[in-house]
Amino acid sequence: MFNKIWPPSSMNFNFWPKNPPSYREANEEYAKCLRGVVDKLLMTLSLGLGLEGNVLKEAVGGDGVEYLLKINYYPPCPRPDLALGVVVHTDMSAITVLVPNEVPGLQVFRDEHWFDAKYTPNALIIHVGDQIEILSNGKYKSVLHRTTVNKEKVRMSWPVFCSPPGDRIIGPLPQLVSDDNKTKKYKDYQYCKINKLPQ
Ligand SMILES: O=C(O)CCC(=O)C(=O)O
Ligand SMILES: [Fe+2]
Repeated sequence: MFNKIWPPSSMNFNFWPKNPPSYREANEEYAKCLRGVVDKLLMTLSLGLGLEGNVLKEAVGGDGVEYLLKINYYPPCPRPDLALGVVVHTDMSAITVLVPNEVPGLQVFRDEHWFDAKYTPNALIIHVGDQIEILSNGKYKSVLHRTTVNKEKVRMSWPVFCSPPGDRIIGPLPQLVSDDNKTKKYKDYQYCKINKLPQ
């Protein structure tokens, strides 16, 4: 059992600034649309494992899936060759849905190389996160990524991390494994990841 470090008890997730009003409205609308997108993604990923379409959604908590919006702001950097915006990592979520502005910067690692994620107007960037890698028993890999910074331009991105509720126990789907497996509450996984402890 781990001490609870996240979220801090002072943090109220129900707080949402009143101003600017259009920002709140846009986010509420976006959140509604996002649910449909995430449901479809989870269904497609389930089918890709040869399972019923609802399996992954149920495994990550059904309608209890939590959506956390983060706003990244990367100011111009005089020495982009010496700095990163976000260090190399995988997302601990199940799935991340990200909208960037038009300034490139996201890079993904594959076959021993870093690739620039091309900016495509109106496209969503989807990351498979750690929880889908675990549930799929490694059939889907959580994507290793990082961001670079730009000498002249501000880069921004709006990732939404879609994660199981903290008390949800996550392990390889029983349909995919024959023996007893390592399972863990999502909040304990978060604790280990944030504190760089072995899982
Ligand atoms: O800014 C980006 O494109 C990616 C940000 C990111 O990886 C993160 O916030 O976890
Ligand atoms: Fe990330």
